[in-house]
Amino acid sequence: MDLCNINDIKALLARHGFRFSKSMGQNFLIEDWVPRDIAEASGAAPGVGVIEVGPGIGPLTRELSLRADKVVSIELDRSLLPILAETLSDRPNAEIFPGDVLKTDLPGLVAEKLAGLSPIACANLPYNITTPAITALIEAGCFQSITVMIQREVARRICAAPGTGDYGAFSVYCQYHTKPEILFDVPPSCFIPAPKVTSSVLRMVPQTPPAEVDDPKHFFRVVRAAFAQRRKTLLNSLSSSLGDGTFKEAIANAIAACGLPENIRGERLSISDFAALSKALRR
Ligand SMILES: C[S@@+](CC[C@H](N)C(=O)[O-])C[C@H]1O[C@@H](n2cnc3c(N)ncnc32)[C@H](O)[C@@H]1O
Repeated sequence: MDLCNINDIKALLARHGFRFSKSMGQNFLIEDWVPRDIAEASGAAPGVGVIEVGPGIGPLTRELSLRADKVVSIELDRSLLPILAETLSDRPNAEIFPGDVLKTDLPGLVAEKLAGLSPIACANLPYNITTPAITALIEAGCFQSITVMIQREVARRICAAPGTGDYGAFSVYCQYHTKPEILFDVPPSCFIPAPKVTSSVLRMVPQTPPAEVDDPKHFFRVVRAAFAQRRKTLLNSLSSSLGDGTFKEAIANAIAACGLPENIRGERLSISDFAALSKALRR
């Protein structure tokens, strides 16, 4: 069967009595160029092992398994398991791992299943867990690249530059740990059921952080507090949201010590500015 042919998919799903779950973000691909181009962009190749999140009925799994040595696909919905057993029966290098990506020990899974291979992550992510899933893939700290299809707005936020409306705490988090890049867009018509929004394929390549940070926990606390009240100045947002007892005067001094204007807003700060500010605030 053709895993991206709408009639074949409908017949397959009906035969298994499958019902789409909104809460599991199930929008399946129905255009064969999409899984092909995502697999191609992901870097799946001989010597590479892939962790996929949410195989659905397996179109991306198949394309990845045609390129990489091994694919391990984490799927939460157990009603998809018999379907995947059928659609991937001719792909012995594709293994389904039933479970929740947010509760999976990803470094452990990579060590156990992809030993000796270069690990990458790839997924058409369920919309409802975009941020925690990307965070989990980054925190795993074991992937050479992370290629995900997500809502276009979120992809733009992840890649946003300082001073733009899209720039926020999650942009800083992703750009601190990785080099993110939007590769191409995918319209709603490529999915069943069709989502309301356009998707983008985003590749993130983990990197050494672009600025030196002694205490990453404190750094990200400062970043979150700076964006907590976007309409306020950095000084006011930090003084009402930092919540660690730092006095307003000490915050004003730290901002001045970094050479930043006193009325600057958090959204104008680069990662290096945040690194300098969090250092100054700890003094
Ligand atoms: C957007 S669909 C993508 C399906 C398929 N890869 C495709 O492109 O057609 C998301 C998939 O993730 C699965 N899923 C949802 N939440 C999950 C979770 N927490 N852990 C693992 N898989 C999950 C859904 O059941 C579904 O199969």
